[in-house]
Amino acid sequence: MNRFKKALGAGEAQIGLWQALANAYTAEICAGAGFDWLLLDGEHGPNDIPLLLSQLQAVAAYPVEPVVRAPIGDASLIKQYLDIGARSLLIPMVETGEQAKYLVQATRYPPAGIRGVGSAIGRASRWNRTPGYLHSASDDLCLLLQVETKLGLENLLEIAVPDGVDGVFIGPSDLAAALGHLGNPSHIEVQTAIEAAIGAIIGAGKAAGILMADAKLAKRYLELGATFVAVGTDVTLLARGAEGLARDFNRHEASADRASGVY
Ligand SMILES: O=C(O)C(=O)C[C@H](O)[C@@H](O)CO
Repeated sequence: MNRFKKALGAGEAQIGLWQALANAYTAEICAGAGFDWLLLDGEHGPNDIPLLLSQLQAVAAYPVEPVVRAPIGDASLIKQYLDIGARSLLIPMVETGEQAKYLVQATRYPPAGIRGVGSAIGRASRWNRTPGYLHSASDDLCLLLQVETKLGLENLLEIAVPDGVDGVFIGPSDLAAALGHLGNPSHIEVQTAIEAAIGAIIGAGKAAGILMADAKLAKRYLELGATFVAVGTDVTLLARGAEGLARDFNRHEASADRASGVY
């Protein structure tokens, strides 16, 4: 059973952590930290199918749901992700209801959808050891779509409402860029759009989600009813933690030159 999907369906908040290190060892460290879900980032993290597989295997023993983010909403990629055993997916840059319906179909076997049948040789069915996998696979499937452009906001409801869409994630960084505030997701125009989108998603009976490392804003979104909220990233925890320790021993901060890769 996909407890994460069930919790979202029941309106129960699920706190997550972004994984962009593309590493099974660090994913397992984070899997035992107490989060409800981990986002394995195939869009901005250097993740390929073998790396995603290793992370799925590393976290499988822990009470945490791996949510795999594709780089694009493509049925062939989704087929591969599902066959290696992902059952919760986040798809970026969704802008229309047609895209949303296509993505639902990509996660379903015929006649409901277009997912290719190959689970007999895939981890998803535990190599055909899972009785009736072909007929039960969609029961545990959690499909989360990202809205993060002006067009996506305009079409938010037609993206959220199709059966098979479990939730809509607002991408604050890309939305800020789309609204003319690149690098400034805390801008009032962006925050207003985010809060309105959360309300509309919930009003459509779907789960609202976001990534927000600013704890005050993350708690604000949870108060507004967002239920799948990622509150940090593995990369940031490592980078800022290492820099802080270096500073504690009077070592230079990561200078602009260093940040530009000059060193
Ligand atoms: O637009 C966003 O914000 C997201 O989709 C999350 C980012 O991609 C994540 O990588 C943090 O920057």
